[in-house]
Amino acid sequence: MPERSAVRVRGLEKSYGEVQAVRGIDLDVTEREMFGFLGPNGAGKTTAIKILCTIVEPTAGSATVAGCDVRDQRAEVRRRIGVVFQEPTLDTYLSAEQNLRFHGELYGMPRRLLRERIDDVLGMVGLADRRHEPVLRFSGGMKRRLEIGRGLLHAPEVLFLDEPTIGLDPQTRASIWEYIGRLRDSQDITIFLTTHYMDEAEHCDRIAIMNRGEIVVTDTPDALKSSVGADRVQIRTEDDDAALGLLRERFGVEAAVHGGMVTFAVPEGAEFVPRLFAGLGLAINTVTVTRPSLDDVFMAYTGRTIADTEQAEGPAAFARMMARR
Ligand SMILES: Nc1ncnc2c1ncn2[C@@H]1O[C@H](COP(=O)(O)OP(=O)(O)OP(=O)(O)O)[C@@H](O)[C@H]1O
Repeated sequence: MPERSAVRVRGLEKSYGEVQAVRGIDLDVTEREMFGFLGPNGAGKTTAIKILCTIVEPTAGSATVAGCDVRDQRAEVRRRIGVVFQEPTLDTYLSAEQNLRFHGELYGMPRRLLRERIDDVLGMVGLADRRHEPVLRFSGGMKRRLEIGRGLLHAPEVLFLDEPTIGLDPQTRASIWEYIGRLRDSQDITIFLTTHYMDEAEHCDRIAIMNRGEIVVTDTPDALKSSVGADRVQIRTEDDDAALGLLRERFGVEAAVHGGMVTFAVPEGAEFVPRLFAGLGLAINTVTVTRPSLDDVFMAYTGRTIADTEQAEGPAAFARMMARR
């Protein structure tokens, strides 16, 4: 059966007066995919997501979510999506369960189904034993988990998560990602998220890199990293001088000694290593393979790192990038 688009976007634009927040983006997200927008603050990620969630009207272009048009079928879109925004929206004086019940009633969920779903969802986000406690006693991570659970309550087809771990400490961020991972394994759901954390983008099946309202490139994290060039391989052998000659002769690879290690670049380092062991004809004592990071990818496509862009540091970053490559 052909895969259906969970999200389909064509020529989408949004301006706020003079500010062009989204400048004509195209996008297809397939069902059950975990898709991410990666980009610095102000890139237009939240605006694009808000259009898909029918909260903001686009200035131009079209989009469908779960097969429904975001302009003409707003109620249908809303029934089919779950949303977790950056700003917390829980009622902290209510208990976890009351927050969920309130949300379910807003969605007009039948009572018995709602009771079942509340139990499911609290179990899913690991808060079953805290269900009667007021949310104001929860940690930041627990609140976020509850918000994610609330987004899942009405069994949406597409779950939007806008910066799901913003403001959380590294340990809590890791635990939130564990929940998101479990969720995508256990539920029939498409997850569409935004992040400006490189390591979080790595969890996605595919990412679109956004910069200044545009999508600069879309692909899997691995393909994007491969597209910026070669992996760096470093080996230490019983005879490094001989290794340089053998690498050239047997593999056509130009290597040099850096920091006491024979260093060279090849497109697929991890796949090259077994061939190297089999064919070099010298004992290899240690080997390390370093892949390009998503930060390298962002830099390659925009000329700056995400951090540089956020600090509007300008040409200095570009010069650094050129020096590092
Ligand atoms: N309601 C609004 N009114 C005017 N300008 C806005 C509004 N919302 C967003 N913008 C502007 O649109 C641009 C894109 O903002 P947006 O929030 O979509 O970016 P973002 O990539 O999601 O960043 P962040 O992660 O900080 O939310 C920014 O220049 C922002 O100032």
